[in-house]
Amino acid sequence: MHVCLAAGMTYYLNIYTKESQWDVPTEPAKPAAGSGSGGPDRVQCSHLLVKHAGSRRPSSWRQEKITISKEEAIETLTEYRAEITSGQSSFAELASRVSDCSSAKRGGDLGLFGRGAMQKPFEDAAFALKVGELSKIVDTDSGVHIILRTA
Ligand SMILES: N=C(N)NCCC[C@H](NC(=O)[C@@H]1CCC/C1=C\[C@H](COP(=O)(O)O)NC(=O)[C@@H](N)Cc1ccccc1)C(N)=O
Repeated sequence: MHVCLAAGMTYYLNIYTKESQWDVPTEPAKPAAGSGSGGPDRVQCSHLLVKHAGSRRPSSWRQEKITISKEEAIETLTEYRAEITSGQSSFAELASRVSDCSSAKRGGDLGLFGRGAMQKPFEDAAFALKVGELSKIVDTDSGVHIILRTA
């Protein structure tokens, strides 16, 4: 609340709702729920990561030294994505078998995270998903990913 003066009278302005009042406010003003740019504060996602020779850490629990090209990684991930969308494999089952991230042990689950935790391309893709939606292929310094938003 801001205190304002008008012709010697004091009134109070709620800086969020822009409402003014003569009476002293009974509680602090707070932003309206879901205000700001909208969208969730945190999401829960699973991902399937395919690393390649250009990954920032070309190694994983699956393979000591990863040498495939980025193009090959994209081709492989495209096939994996089709396996999931066709219903041939479940996301968690496939990620647990083939993802180059340690989250493979949890079916790719990364848990809940807010903005600022993940690399920007990953974050932007994850926060644009609806619950239950599968992303297109997302490119980060870690490799190429598909992301499933679970909550
Ligand atoms: N929950 C968090 N905040 N954990 C820290 C995330 C750090 C973040 N990671 C990424 O952005 C990418 C996208 C998802 C996974 C990931 C990368 C790597 C694999 O790539 P590499 O680092 O070898 O290049 N996996 C991880 O980090 C794992 N700890 C994720 C994880 C695993 C198990 C449980 C929870 C989270 C970053 N800012 O680098």
